[in-house]
Amino acid sequence: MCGIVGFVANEPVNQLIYDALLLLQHRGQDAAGIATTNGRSFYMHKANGLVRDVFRTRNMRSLIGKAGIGQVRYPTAGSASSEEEAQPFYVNAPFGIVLAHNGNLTNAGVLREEMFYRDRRHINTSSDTEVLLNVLADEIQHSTEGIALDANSAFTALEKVYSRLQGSFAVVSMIAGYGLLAFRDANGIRPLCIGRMDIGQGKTQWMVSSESVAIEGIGYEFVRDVAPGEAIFVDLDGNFASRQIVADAELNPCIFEYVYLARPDSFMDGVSVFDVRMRMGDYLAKKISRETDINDIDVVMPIPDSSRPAAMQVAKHLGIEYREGFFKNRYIGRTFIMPGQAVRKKSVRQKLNAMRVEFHNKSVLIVDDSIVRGTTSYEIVQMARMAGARKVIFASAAPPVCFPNVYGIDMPTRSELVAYGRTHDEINEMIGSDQLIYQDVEDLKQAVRDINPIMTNFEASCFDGFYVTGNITTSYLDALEASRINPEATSDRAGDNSDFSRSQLHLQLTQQE
Ligand SMILES: O=P(O)(O)OC[C@H]1O[C@H](OP(=O)(O)OP(=O)(O)O)[C@H](O)[C@@H]1O
Ligand SMILES: NC(=O)CC[C@H](N)C(=O)O
Ligand SMILES: [Mg+2]
Repeated sequence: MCGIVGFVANEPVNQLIYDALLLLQHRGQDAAGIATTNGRSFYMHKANGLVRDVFRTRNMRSLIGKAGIGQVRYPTAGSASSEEEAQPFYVNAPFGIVLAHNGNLTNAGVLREEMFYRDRRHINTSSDTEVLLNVLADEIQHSTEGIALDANSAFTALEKVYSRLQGSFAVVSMIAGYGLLAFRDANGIRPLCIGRMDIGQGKTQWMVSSESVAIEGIGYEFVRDVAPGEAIFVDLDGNFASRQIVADAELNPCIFEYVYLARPDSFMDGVSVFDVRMRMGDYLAKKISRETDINDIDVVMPIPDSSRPAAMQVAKHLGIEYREGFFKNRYIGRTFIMPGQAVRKKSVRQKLNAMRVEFHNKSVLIVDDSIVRGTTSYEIVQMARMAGARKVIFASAAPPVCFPNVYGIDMPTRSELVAYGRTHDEINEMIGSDQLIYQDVEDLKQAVRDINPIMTNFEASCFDGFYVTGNITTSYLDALEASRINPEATSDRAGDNSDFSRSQLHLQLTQQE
């Protein structure tokens, strides 16, 4: 996941984009970038780091113009430390386009080669987003040959773009001199929504954002979610157009957004994230009372921040006191989205501290929203014991994470997942708890459906192993894993979901020429 925003306004957008990115910071802590336009030129600044560290006053002053896009990055492709892979990306032809992306292309390898051998375009980084931008540029180039660009020709180009891209993508892009083009993949895996502000005399300022919290936070009005397979185009005068590009698109949103990724005060596809997390707590409480002697639990404790709504509901239903036994250092970010296991492990200890008075001689039921690598849960159980807990029961409001994610969450290797290939008892032993309780997959899905019954299907592959784009083979997962374990040896195959070899593709393309 990453956070993306785009604006077409009647006032300078540099501060608006900055403020929106701050509200989306929880979606990406590695890099941040803003590109603005005054109609003709782009002005861009991007670097590794948090929003407040990347943009100094001098950078903000240089971001001129009344339209622009921004991104906070949590990398899934390429290298976390490479500043070149921070977003937005830029191409100078056709017209000049900047683009930011949330998601992950699962056929980036093949597209990269198509770019080189067929479209004669050079991709300079290992980012799938640079590939995506060049596919878009190539198709806009073809769809506007001999005609001016407008919403129609942009949407026509997108028909081709959708047929070429596989995986997940929520995208904001800005075409120099024309306007904002934003679109969401045909499964709606990653979120994207629209906001507006009416400024009188029939004029409207428009905004698109990964999450509604950024729209509300800067004082715009939430309009609606972008539908799966839909695109919107807002020209530089603020004229809004939209088109359903993929006729048979179907909503399969990433369920992990509700579990952990999104802010609880956001609404996604008509569903309050906070309500879902509370509902997850309702179901988890039922499971806990079936599997545990609740009379032997003294307190229920959340692991700050994301598990609080679920833990509160667990405590309420079980009739057990809710206590905050872990104090959180507010200056440490989210540990799960930090790059590298060593930094994640160290940061859990820096981020959370157990207060002895809350643990001494108590049987504690600790609730977290999810257990992925087990980094947090292992450290937390140790801390609880050192603080004097008599018994530690660990409950996860999400089911075991057993399968890699290929759609924008950086967990591509099976071996890093604590639940992969282990029995329930083995996971309990790894974490060090006295008892471990997981949510059931169906209860998690039902938690979202309870809030909005039209939400029938989900992208829940990390829990159920079903990949909604339907083209994720074992060999793809093996290659992805190998590329992560040994990036140097496999870099030009990373993100390639095809059985094509480089020479086969080259041959096929040269035969077509
Ligand atoms: O099993 P793990 O690999 O440790 O991952 C799971 C943990 O990571 C997340 O917390 P994080 O600190 O990222 O953010 P939060 O403050 O929103 O809970 C999540 O809420 C779990 O606590
Ligand atoms: N998490 C994401 O959405 C990442 C976007 C893109 N794949 C990148 O690596 O920059
Ligand atoms: Mg957490």
